[in-house]
Amino acid sequence: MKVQSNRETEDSLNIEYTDTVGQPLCDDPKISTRNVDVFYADNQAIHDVSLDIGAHQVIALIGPSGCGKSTYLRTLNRMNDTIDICRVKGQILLDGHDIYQKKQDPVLLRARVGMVFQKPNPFPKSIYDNVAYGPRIHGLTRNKAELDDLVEDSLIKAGLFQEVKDRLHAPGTGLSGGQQQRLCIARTIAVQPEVILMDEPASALDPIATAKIEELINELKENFTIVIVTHSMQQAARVSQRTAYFHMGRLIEVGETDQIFTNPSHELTEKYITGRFG
Ligand SMILES: Nc1ncnc2c1ncn2[C@@H]1O[C@H](COP(=O)(O)OP(=O)(O)OP(=O)(O)O)[C@@H](O)[C@H]1O
Repeated sequence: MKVQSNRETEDSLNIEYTDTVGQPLCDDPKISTRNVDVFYADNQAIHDVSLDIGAHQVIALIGPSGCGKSTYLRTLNRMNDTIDICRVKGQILLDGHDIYQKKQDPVLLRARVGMVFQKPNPFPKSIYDNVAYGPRIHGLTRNKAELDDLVEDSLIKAGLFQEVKDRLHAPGTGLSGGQQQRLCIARTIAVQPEVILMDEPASALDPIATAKIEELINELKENFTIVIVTHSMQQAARVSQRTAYFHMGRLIEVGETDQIFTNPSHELTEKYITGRFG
């Protein structure tokens, strides 16, 4: 498939933007996006992005504030559908199937492609009910014993079970910020997604809670494909295998994380990672 070319001058830095450099495509894509444009009314926030998300990998999306990382992330499970003025063009395939086709139910899509947000947002329910919520809605278990097992297993995978096993019926909102975020990850995992989208999942957390989330991301990639938006380059370097650098709505460079941080090919990437803007 053709990856289209764009040519224009990036005014503020006087650097020419050409095609995405690096390796935007991969051999074993879980999600393939091609020529994606996103508009908020007349304002184009994403320009012609073509990128593959490899299966069982963590890919980090980085770039200056407002460059479109969250907007692009939200195209992957149609979260942008909830914004009236937002329009998405181009092709987004999950396991080769177009997620924007009419017959695709967005609720079922979001069970396959789950999302964890910047601020932990547990429901005002018990720890148990937070995790059981999705499986109940989607009818994933046949009885209470199966649901109990699924809740326990999800809390174990989210690295939270030991801390909450004696108070499963206490409110989720009573946990610390880091615990609440792991509860939200458990809630996402409970519906057995294939992909987890994380939009700055640790930005509201202290360094210890952040380290736990990063450890968890490393473990989760065995079973899930993960796309993470982060403002922290250290975090991107610690958790991801691939990194994609966005600038003013365009995908500038994609590559192995080590290469992006030690030997970027594009001048814009280099300027960002050396802290000259952002
Ligand atoms: N709901 C919205 N309505 C209108 N415009 C929006 C909306 N969300 C984002 N935008 C615009 O789209 C562009 C990209 O924003 P986006 O939040 O995707 O960038 P970002 O790289 O994730 O930024 P940040 O790092 O600050 O979170 C910005 O110009 C922003 O103002």
